[in-house]
Amino acid sequence: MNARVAPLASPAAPLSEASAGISVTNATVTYRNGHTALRDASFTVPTGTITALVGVNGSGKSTLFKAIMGFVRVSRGDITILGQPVEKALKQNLVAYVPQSEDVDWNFPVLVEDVVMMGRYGHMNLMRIARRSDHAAVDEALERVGMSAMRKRQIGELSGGQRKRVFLARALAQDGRVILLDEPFTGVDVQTEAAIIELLRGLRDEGRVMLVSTHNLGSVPEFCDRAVLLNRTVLAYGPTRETFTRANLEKTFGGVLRHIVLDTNIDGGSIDIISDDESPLLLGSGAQAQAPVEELETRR
Ligand SMILES: Nc1ncnc2c1ncn2[C@@H]1O[C@H](COP(=O)(O)OP(=O)(O)OP(=O)(O)O)[C@@H](O)[C@H]1O
Repeated sequence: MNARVAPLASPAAPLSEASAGISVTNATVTYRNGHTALRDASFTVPTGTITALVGVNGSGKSTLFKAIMGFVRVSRGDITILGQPVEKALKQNLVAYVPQSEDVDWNFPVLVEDVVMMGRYGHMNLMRIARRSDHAAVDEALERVGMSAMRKRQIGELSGGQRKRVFLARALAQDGRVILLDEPFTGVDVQTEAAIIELLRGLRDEGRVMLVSTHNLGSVPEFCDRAVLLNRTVLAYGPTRETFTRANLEKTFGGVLRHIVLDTNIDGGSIDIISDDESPLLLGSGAQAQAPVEELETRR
C-alpha cells in the first residue's frame, strides 16, 4: 500500500472548528426485539486522533457504529458529529464508514473502481453522473491504498487484505472528515496491517477523526492515541496510556481474555501476555494490575 500522506483530490474543509469529532452522551440503543445493546454510553473522540473501540463479541461495537451512522436510533441520549446532530452530519457527507467484511455481499457483481466511486455518491446530484473531480478522487484513493492495478477486478476475486483496501479507498474517495472502521485488521496479514496503520496515521495528521474497532489489543498502544472500552456501556475512555490498564482490560474482556504468564528464566523474570488471540499484548516482568501503557510492550 502506498502510505504516503498526500492531499486528497478534493481536500477536506479546515477541521479545527469543532474540537469534539464525535460526542456520545448517555446513548442507549434498544433493538426492536427489546434487546438493549448499549446503555448510557458516553465518550468523546477529539479531532486529529485515532481512537480504538475495544470489547468482546456482542459488546455493542457495531451497534455504536450503526448509531453514529444513523442506521439505528438512540432511544435515549445524544450523538453529535463535529458539533452537529447525526442526521445533519450525514447529509453533509461528513462520515465515512469502512464495514466489517462479513457485512459486504462479495458476490455482488461490481468492479473495484465502482465500489470506490460509491464513496463519491454523496458529492453527486440525483442522476449520479460522475464528474472529472469524482474520477480524480477515485484515482487518487486507489493509488493511495495501492489498488490502482486491480481497479477492473470484480470485488469477489480479491483477497481479504485487498478487500479492506478497497473499502478504505471508498472512504478516502468520500473525503469524510470522520472515518469509522469496523475491524479493519481482521483477516489481513501483518504487512497489510502495518500499511493500514500508516495510512490511518496520515489521515490523523490531516486532522480527521477516526474510530477503529479492533480485536488486536497488541496494536492499540502502537497507533491509537485514545481508547474506548466497551461492554454494553462505556467502561473507560481516554488516552490509551491511562485506559489500557490490565484492570480495565480484565473488566472489559472478562473470561474471554487469555492471561498467560511465561517464565522467561532470565533474572527469574516472567512476561505476562494478555490476548484475545489475534495480536497479543505483552506486559513486562512484574507488571502491576494498574500498570500504565508506557510499561506495555507490543509484539506480533
Ligand atoms: N438487529 C438486531 N436486533 C436485535 N439484536 C441485535 C441486533 N444487532 C445486534 N444485536 C445484538 O446486540 C448485541 C450487540 O451486537 P453488536 O453487533 O453491536 O456487537 P459487536 O460488539 O459489534 O460484536 P462483534 O465483535 O461480534 O462484531 C448482541 O447481543 C447482538 O446479538
